[in-house]
Amino acid sequence: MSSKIRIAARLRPLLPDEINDDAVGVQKDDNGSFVTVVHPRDSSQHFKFPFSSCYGQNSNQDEIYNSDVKPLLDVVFSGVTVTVFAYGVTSSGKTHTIQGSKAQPGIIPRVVKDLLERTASFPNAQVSLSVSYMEIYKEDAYDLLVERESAPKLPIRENEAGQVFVAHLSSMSLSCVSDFEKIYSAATKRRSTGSTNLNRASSRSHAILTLYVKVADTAAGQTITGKINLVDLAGSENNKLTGNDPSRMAESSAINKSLSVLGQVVHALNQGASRIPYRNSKLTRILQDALGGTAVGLLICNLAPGAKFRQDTWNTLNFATRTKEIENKPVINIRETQPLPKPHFAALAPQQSRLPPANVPSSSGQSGRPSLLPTAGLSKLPTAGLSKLPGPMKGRVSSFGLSAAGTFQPFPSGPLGHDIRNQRSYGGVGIGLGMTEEEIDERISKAVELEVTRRLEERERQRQAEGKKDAERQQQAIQVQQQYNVTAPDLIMPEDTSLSSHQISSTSLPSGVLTPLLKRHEDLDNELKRRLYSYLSVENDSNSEQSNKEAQLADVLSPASKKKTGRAYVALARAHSEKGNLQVALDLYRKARTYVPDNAKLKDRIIEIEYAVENDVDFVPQPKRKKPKAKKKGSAEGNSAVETLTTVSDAVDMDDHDGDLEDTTGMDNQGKGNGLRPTPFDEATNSPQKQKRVAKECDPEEQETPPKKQKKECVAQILDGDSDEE
Ligand SMILES: Nc1ncnc2c1ncn2[C@@H]1O[C@H](COP(=O)(O)OP(=O)(O)OP(=O)(O)O)[C@@H](O)[C@H]1O
Repeated sequence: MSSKIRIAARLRPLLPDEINDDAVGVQKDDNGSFVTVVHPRDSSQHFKFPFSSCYGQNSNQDEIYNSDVKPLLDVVFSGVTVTVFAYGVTSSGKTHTIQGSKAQPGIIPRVVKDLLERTASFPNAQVSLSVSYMEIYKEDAYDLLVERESAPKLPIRENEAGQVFVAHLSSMSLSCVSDFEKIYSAATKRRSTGSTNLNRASSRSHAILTLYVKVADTAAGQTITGKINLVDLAGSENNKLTGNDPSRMAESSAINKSLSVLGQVVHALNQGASRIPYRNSKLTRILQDALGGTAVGLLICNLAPGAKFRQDTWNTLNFATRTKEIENKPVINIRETQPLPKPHFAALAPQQSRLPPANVPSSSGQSGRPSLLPTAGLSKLPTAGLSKLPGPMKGRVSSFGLSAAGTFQPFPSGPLGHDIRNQRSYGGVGIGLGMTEEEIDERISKAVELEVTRRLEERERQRQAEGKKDAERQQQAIQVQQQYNVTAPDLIMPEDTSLSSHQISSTSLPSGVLTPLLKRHEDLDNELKRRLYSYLSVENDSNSEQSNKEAQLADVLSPASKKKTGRAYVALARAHSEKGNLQVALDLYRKARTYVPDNAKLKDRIIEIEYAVENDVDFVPQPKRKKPKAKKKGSAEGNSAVETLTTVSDAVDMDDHDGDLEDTTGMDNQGKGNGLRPTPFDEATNSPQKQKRVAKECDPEEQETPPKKQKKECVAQILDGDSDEE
């Protein structure tokens, strides 16, 4: 059975000093509820974002809890992991929703209260509840249940079944609400918060509170373990709005990076990519299971009202729209134990504790603590532990998938599960049924042996494939050197390109785009060549993986190189959008944005194309202006400067003649007038800035220096397609 991530959007009320401009709203019609974002230049037009539930400014904590969260508690008690995320820009109300205040308690205290109440309603089973709480601060995980001073960075590990867990994360058992309140209030104080211009108590970390429910039904001989992760993400931040100081900036950069990886993960999942970049941030690594894994997910999009946050709102809503397409495959965590022989029950009871729990953490502080993710019981349970147990206690452990019809599929999906299934069918009996201890041990060892052999063989296959790839890479290097006349030191091959030489030559770049750039302008710096090459060679590779590489590279480039690289990507993007390859153009614009994140024109362009792609509507790029013809041979030089500038400013969405790249801050900074087709978020095109720039372009004194001009001409030629190739 698959389960899509459910989305709830919540618009917070205005805070004191905020202006009510109705830029963002929540409405309902016959088809359901949706969020509206007013078109910035035409208030009669709205963009609509429908979600399963949308809460307006007057909604309260009760409503969102009762309609969206409470029903998930049944799922937890059935042994499935549930993850609830609060996502949104800083100050949009995430902490208010997840945590709340004394007067308006949020989701966490309500879930605890209800889980505790329910534990009392199982007369025939022992039910226990425990909690763990951690934060991810600047890309490191810390336990919030222990004093800050004695809270080391927690390692993130993966067990043999590929399940990720935070090692050494402590947990505490809960028996009443007041227990929890004490624990939680102390832990919350340990969380990293700080004051910014937008939020007096801004969360500087992602916080994950997990509640584990264990229902041990001894009569039925099974233990069900469910859990719910309640995640208060730190908000994405625009440092210009938050007024962050250097220490806040470092936090902000970690926050923005992990959120960007979250976006890449969602994007990769939607694209059906073969590799999902979970490992690129701790957040996505820890929450891997909630994103395309075996958990049931609810994403609460918190929105801040007003035009001031319009860009962030737009980004959040687009993220949510993409997230709602993600499908998880929930798994029930159930551990079967043989019914205990009645006469020996009392004698056996203490020994039962020797059996490690399937995935409920202990508070003993030992390593190998449970994952935040559901555990496929068998692989988690050490076989050594099993064989030490006395016969009647030897557990049969399995992780059962839920079929579409709601019936159990009694085999784990992992490789070990596969072996066990074979064992079962081979013998015609279930493991443990009518078998001696030795037989069980033997079968388990056999399964483990088979698994080890399988893994060794797989490793060998991977090694061979790697070797083949290396050879192909070298071949590519030679071909590219020959094709583009680039000398070896200029060309640094991306390490992990997996393209074959065939793919290199059949790449979908517009014909002649790259060749003249590399052939004719060898003065282009190496970095630009490398980036362009990198684009060429990994165009078909996972976008998200590539974006992360981009982000890492952008971090180390000089501002000038960033601009250049960004500009080159924009040129390619533009070429693709003109050819109608909107998705490719969008990816390229996004890459460009990695290098010039503050460029408002670029952001707008991305929004426009995203809108066109997602709504399957046409995107018509502004036609390029015609180059004025050179009047006389003799005066060609004088004219070419103007000619180049008009073409480049028309073709390249983000130019830097008048500082577009430095001083843009999203929505508030428009009308830079670079000759583009107006975006939905542009101001009037006749802005003073535009007039100033036109004047500048026409003033020969203001013309650019020859090398700069030369590079721009190069880009212009690329876009005009007047290359030797065509
Ligand atoms: N639904 C709401 N009703 C009343 N006040 C709200 C609501 N949502 C948010 N607020 C208030 O808005 C302010 C910002 O909210 P909150 O701290 O929850 O934002 P956040 O998204 O968690 O921010 P950050 O990412 O910076 O931590 C707080 O003062 C909070 O009390």
